[in-house]
Amino acid sequence: MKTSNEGQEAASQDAQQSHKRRVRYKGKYPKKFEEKYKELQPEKYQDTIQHVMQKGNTPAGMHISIMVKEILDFLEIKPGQVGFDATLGYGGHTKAMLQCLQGKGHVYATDVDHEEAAKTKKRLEELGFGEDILTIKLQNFCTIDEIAKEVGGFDFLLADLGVSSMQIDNPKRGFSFKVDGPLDLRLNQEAGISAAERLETITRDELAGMLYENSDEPYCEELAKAITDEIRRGNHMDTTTKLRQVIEKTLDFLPEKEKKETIKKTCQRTFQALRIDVNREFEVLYEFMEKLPDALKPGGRAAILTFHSGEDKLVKKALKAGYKAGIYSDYAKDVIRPSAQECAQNGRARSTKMRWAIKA
Ligand SMILES: C[S@@+](CC[C@H](N)C(=O)[O-])C[C@H]1O[C@@H](n2cnc3c(N)ncnc32)[C@H](O)[C@@H]1O
Repeated sequence: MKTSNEGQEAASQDAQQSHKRRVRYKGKYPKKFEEKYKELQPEKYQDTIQHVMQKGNTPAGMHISIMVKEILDFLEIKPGQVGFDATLGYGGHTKAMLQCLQGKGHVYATDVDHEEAAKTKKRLEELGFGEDILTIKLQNFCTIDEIAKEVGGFDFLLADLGVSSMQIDNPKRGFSFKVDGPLDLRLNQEAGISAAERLETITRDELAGMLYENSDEPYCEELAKAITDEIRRGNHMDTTTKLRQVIEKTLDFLPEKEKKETIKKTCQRTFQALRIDVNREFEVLYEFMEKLPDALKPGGRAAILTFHSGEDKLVKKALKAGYKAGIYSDYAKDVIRPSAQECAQNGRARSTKMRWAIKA
């Protein structure tokens, strides 16, 4: 039997003999997004997920549904009813609505994100929500009229606008200025053009207008000039990092104490403006709001969550006009906001505004 010292010496000699060449250091952490986050394998790393959520963050590959209680309280879903979830995403709201049906009735859901919708379909199927009670359609929610016609209208409806956490967190999608990735920003990567392609042909004036109209960007003129100048010089804005760097350079004149925060907010607004543009979000929402009344059955209830002032204004105006015209028997005169507790637990809930209406 070897003593512990002898053991260490032998191990050291073995190491010297076998360690002729240093193996290239691959890095302590996995490099790819899929390898990086344990949260992407929820069945394996439940503790990690709980830990991330306790800190008020969203685990990678997941989306924490917002204002679930407020939505369910308003929708008053009863077994046997037919509902529409315009924005399937991770399926959290869909699941909560399905549970209210207690096995009787049906939910139709749309999403344009083929990749995430496939994962959500599988996840919900595994929870017992198969095609007998849930139909997922890979189409834009502005086609609500076609679905409503097919199924005879809806008793309840939810639209939780914008992007999911899975989309924001995935660098391949280009939604976040915090990680390097292609400047894509499409919800449906199988249709339309990416933000990078859009910037290739946009004029300076149009870009300034886009940044102002879609995000109230105070530095829209300066940014539009800087971005279009860079592209003209051959520096194509094809990655999130390149766009962020131009924003940083443009705002370099700001006083040191406000620079960091202003750059962060400007990046958020610029990416948001581009996302709204490439996905035609205002046009699509306008069309949806126009078609909404006819898609609801008499007494049908609709709840809509928005995440920036442009969306909220559009929803508010449409609901108010519908109420005045007698199409809705009632609507939310004031927005409903998530509780302070929910905002503390989920930072992404902070900008949420909920509005609702009941069909006459
Ligand atoms: C905020 S997430 C929804 C999260 C979902 N309520 C949940 O609980 O997991 C928004 C989703 O709507 C989808 N979406 C956005 N605009 C859409 C549109 N016009 N038509 C269909 N889906 C859309 C996005 O791809 C994204 O998956």
